[in-house]
Amino acid sequence: MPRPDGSSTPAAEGERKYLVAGNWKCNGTLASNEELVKTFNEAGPIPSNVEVAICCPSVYLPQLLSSLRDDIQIGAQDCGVNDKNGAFTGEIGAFQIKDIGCDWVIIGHSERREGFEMPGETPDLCAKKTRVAIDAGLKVMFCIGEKKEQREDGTTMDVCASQLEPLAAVLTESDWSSIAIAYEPVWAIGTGLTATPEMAQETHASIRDWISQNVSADVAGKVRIQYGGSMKGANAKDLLEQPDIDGGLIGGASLTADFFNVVNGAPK
Ligand SMILES: O=C(CO)COP(=O)(O)O
Repeated sequence: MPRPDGSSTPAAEGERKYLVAGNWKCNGTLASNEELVKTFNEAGPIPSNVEVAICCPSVYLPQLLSSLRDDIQIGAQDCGVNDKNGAFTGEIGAFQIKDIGCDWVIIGHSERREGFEMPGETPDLCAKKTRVAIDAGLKVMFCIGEKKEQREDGTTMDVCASQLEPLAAVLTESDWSSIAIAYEPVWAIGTGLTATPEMAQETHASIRDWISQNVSADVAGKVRIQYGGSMKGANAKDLLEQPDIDGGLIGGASLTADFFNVVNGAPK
């Protein structure tokens, strides 16, 4: 499918480097992390057209910063909306994540938008956090995606647009160079149900088109759109071959050696 900027160049040949990131969610211990880090450190070279990141639980960021290979970037899975020190018990500021040497933060993951035992995060809150994170010098993987019933109702793109709108409202055009959009259909997360490459490509192209219409064609051509939802070594190549799929945000498979099969699944 041609890109909305008029080209049909796949990401590997264009200016968008693949971004393959692991989201460890609330998994791991010092001991299990040490083993996984060893596996990743020994996993061979990372292709030059792929950027790799791991987002681990915040308490383990120092462990990864001091032990993970230098060519894997490190990020947190969320940050507070506060932009400075203060009385915000339990929060972790974007400036603190940056301060210890991280590059990335995930914002707006569906598991946070949905909430656990608390109300979930609104599109506005996700956008505000993103503003704070960018001001702190972090790059953001901004998650969007529809639930099963929304896909069945045919409102996938309405949902994605409603999540992108407040984001676009808080960003300047140049801020977009610090953003990757992670399209994660909620029904595909942790379920083993991956969107087919064609289905994912169609939504990625619509997201890029939305960005082209509502931000600029230049940003749409440059911004990376990752796919997330049961992505693993066995399906990575077919997904990453799609012209608008510029990487992955990987949950379960990033907790195993299979993560590197995703990294190596990017077309050369
Ligand atoms: O939520 C995800 C990444 O953020 C995807 O999780 P799974 O890869 O386990 O489906």
